[in-house]
Amino acid sequence: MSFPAIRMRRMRRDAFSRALMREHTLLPGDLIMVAFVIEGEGRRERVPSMPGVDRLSIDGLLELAGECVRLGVPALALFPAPDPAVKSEDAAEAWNPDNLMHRATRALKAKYPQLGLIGDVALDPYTTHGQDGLIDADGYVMNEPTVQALVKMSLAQAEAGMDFVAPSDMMDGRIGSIRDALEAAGHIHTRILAYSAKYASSFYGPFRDAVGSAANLGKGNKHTYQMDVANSDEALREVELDLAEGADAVMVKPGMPYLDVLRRVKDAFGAPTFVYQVSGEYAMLKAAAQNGWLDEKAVVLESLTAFKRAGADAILTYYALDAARWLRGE
Ligand SMILES: NCc1[nH]cc(CCC(=O)O)c1CC(=O)O
Ligand SMILES: [Mg+2]
Repeated sequence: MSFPAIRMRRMRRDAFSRALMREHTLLPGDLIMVAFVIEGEGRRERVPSMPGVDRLSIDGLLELAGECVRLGVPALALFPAPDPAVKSEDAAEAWNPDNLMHRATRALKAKYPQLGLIGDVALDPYTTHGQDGLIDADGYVMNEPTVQALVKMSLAQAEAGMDFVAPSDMMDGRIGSIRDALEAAGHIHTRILAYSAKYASSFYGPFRDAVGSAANLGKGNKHTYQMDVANSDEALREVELDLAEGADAVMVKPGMPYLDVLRRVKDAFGAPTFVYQVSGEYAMLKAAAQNGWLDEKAVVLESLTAFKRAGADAILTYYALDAARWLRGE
């Protein structure tokens, strides 16, 4: 018998057979756009560490939402960069029915009811210390008092019309408490996207600039609640708990350095599994592209396809609109 008997390159030779054997296809419908909202009218502020990503006032946000709808991007994840004057020790602005987030939600839902809205549930944009929860005298983030605050915040978002509440705080037991409260208030359709395996990552730096929590947090860190980057068995336990408590979808975050965790979570539970290509990942890709060191379109589509291959059902990414345009040949 001649060697080699099996030629793996045969199927790769032509575009038609490469297409036929392709296991995963990235679509605009897999993507979730991420946006930062600010007060005002006609305001657009650059985020220096995230070129191409601007903080938008509600009118600009509506334009961005229109692009999502036009391009077939099914959902938008919203993060507020509130006026520093509304920040406090108890983060009460988070559940003010007329806060920036809720006004944005009502405006978006009135104009684009078909666009899914995902609201971040964590206290960091609203606390004077920049932590995701309420702190005691030693600066420790207290679990149950924080969960109570997150419940109020989730109810307020559901009331404003948010489709998904997405707790990104990593307190224990918050999914169950939020689910109970939503059911009791009659919000039986409000979905919960749990940031279940959220790591204490240094890839969030540009995001903290964008929402304006970096200065408040100072030298602080989130190691007492976000996961140790060295672990993945722990991620499975976190996901198992969140699903048992009533999460509709779970998330792994960050993305590209955690593809192993994503695959384990998808294999273990088969639940809707989302992944977040975070601000630091965006900044790396953008910086290399701006220097002419990487081909932006090629590496972005490759990174997003890798998430699907690793088991992601949906991908939160600051590149969602660009990627959708590229996928559609625009
Ligand atoms: N609750 C905070 C929150 N929600 C989403 C991100 C990071 C997103 C990104 O880096 O793109 C963070 C940052 C943090 O935990 O400090
Ligand atoms: Mg947990």
